[in-house]
Amino acid sequence: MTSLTRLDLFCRVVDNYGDIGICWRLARQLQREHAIAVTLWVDDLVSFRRICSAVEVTADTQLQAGVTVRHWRSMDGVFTADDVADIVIEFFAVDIPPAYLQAMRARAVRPVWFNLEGLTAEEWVEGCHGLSSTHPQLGLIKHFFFPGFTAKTGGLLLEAGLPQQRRAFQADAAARSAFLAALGLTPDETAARLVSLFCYPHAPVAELLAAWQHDVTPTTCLVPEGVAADAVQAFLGKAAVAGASATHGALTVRVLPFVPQDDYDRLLWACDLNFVRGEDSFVRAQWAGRPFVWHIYPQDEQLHHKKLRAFLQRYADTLPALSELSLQWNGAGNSAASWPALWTAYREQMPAMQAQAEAWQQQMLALGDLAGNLLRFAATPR
Ligand SMILES: Cc1cn([C@H]2C[C@H](O)[C@@H](COP(=O)(O)OP(=O)(O)O[C@H]3O[C@@H](C)[C@H](O)[C@@H](O)[C@H]3O)O2)c(=O)[nH]c1=O
Repeated sequence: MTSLTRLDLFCRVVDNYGDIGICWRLARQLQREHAIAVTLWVDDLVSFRRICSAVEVTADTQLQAGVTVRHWRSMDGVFTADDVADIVIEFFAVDIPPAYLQAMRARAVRPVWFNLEGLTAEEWVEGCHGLSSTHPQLGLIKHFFFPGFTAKTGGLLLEAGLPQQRRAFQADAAARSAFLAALGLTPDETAARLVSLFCYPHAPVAELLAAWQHDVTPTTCLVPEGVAADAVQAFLGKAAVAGASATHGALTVRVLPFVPQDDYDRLLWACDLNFVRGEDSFVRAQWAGRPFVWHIYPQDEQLHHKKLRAFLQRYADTLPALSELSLQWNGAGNSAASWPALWTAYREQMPAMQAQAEAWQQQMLALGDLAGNLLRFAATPR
């Protein structure tokens, strides 16, 4: 598309897997679909390996899926103008090494420099997306790029062909069964209402499991190892390690290993309902075209409750049972309803949830994809 052929992406893992999850997804897509030579600088290879098992945790430099991965060990380092890429992205406002910044300045043609921000449905992002600021000492210009849910934002990460792959998988009962069998599910577990559960430790998981246990319909709940460990262990009556499962009443809980990112997509596609969290799994659930419930990453001063409400306003305006359950799930509700009542109300609206999942996906597709939008922005003369 342009003469912008090299890109450096700087990622710090603050906690969990979302930081590296998003950067890894973006890096692969830029390389695969846009033939950009991407270097991903990441400070935590152990977390990276959890979502990409081929990662060598001791390597300074390695090639993974066509992306050069550099272990970002410190803020020191020696960089020349030739080391600097055409596009430089700092993810979530990380500070990049001072010597790299100096090298950016020394470059004959300055790189296009982005701060890639976190996803929020709040309205203010529309006014901030694409704004720039000038580095006070170095005179370098940095652009603020916001993912989002409207045409005035950068859109969502989405790989080419994903909606088609998703539809083909969901239309292929044999592929679904084979995928689930490979994860250890029995045919009975596969035939039940299938739910994936990915959340932070403070979610009221025990209450939700109890509601499913006493439900009229059999449910199989799939939980990645290490997630909601206390509630899952209490339900299982044994260690919540991958492969463990137990059935009480109408509910079977099965612990899954953490799977590679592409398999996690298939898991979301295979389930009837997905509980997701943070940013990346939240977006993947939207591309799965299935009902989902979001556990938002907690922030100081309950800032996350504001963000949750902003999203629910856009997504669940006509789905009160989803709003109510979501607010309670996130500790933001004031409903007097019990968990069985919240669940029953939700369950009764499942057809409407399913219709909204599809309609929302069409709405999001119209925004283009974040990687393409970012490259177009970078290539626009200004
Ligand atoms: C459960 C599972 C997830 N994953 C991937 C999907 C995602 O890329 C990643 C999980 O990332 P998330 O869904 O974003 O949730 P998360 O909670 O792991 O990540 C984050 O949330 C952000 C908002 C914060 O900024 C981060 O600091 C971080 O906490 O792990 C797998 O690859 N396999 C799995 O089995």
